[in-house]
Amino acid sequence: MAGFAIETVGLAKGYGRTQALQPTSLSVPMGAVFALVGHNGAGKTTLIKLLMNILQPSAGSATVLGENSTGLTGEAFTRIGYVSENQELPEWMTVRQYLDYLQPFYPEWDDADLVRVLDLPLDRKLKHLSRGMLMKAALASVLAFRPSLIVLDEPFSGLDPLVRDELIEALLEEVEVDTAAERTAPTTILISSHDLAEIESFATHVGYLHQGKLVFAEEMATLIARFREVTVTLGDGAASDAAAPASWVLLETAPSVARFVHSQADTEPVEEQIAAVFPQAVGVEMEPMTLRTIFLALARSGRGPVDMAALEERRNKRTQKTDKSDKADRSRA
Ligand SMILES: Nc1ncnc2c1ncn2[C@@H]1O[C@H](COP(=O)(O)OP(=O)(O)OP(=O)(O)O)[C@@H](O)[C@H]1O
Repeated sequence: MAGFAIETVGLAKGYGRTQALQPTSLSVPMGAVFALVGHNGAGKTTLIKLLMNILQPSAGSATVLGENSTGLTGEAFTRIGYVSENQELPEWMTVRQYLDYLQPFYPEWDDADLVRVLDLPLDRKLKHLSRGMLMKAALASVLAFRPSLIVLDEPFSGLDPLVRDELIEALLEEVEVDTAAERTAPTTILISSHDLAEIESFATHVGYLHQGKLVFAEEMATLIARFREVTVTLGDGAASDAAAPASWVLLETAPSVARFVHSQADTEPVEEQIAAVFPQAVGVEMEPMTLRTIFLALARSGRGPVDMAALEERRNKRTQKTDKSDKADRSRA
């Protein structure tokens, strides 16, 4: 079904002088798995709390499943499953008691498969569960009522890879069941996370928040298609005065090689651009990038914070490579 599960227009939140979320206009399509990423303090939790009517906006508005976020009440939350990292649960209850307590509120409740798939210890009290188990119980408690919208704030932080995979599998099963049953309103997932590798493996859309500003929001496939790491091998001819296109990021040139990140490689004529800027080019290599390396490039190009350790590692690799190719050049000369 066409349409948006979430739409915000100029949605903003300030705390005193801290602008936690700058005016943000965002659309999350129905059926999307939309990942909200960004460093600590970027505004992810603030945005999610505004959408869940836990915080009131300083400006702008949001529509969630067709309702204004500030009007979301109990009835709307039978269609929205929200799990946050620091959620308070009735910890004196066992897992079974907790699920049984929730069931009467939701007509479509069914936890049998989830309890099995997530291997939940039904007789254990919530207060005796490990962090991973608690997260699994919280996830089961929202998946069981088949919500139209699932909102997860940092569900993976501090979990071991095995538990993460189980959580993702349970989530994806929810989306796949929907696709198979061709529900008119498929489940939409909004998830905030720091874990770029994990997010890349299953999100359909990604939104990048940096210091309260939404830098971009787009389909994962488009983002991955438009970024390429380009290496141009340079021959002996004369250099050109042509300026590099604006879509080239982090251009570095050495006598025998030039490197840059192309941010529009799927739509611009890359080879023609290279021929204009580097008429002495004798070879071009274009490598796809991971979500992590794309973010690193954006950070280094001044559009976000810099991950110094990773930067150093890349610099070292580059220096080694350049040294090798310079040596090869010298031995050929
Ligand atoms: N209650 C509050 N009072 C004042 N400032 C706040 C409050 N809550 C959040 N902030 C500030 O708003 C900004 C955004 O915080 P937020 O928790 O939304 O970021 P985040 O992206 O979720 O971070 P993290 O990844 O660390 O959870 C930060 O600068 C934070 O210090």
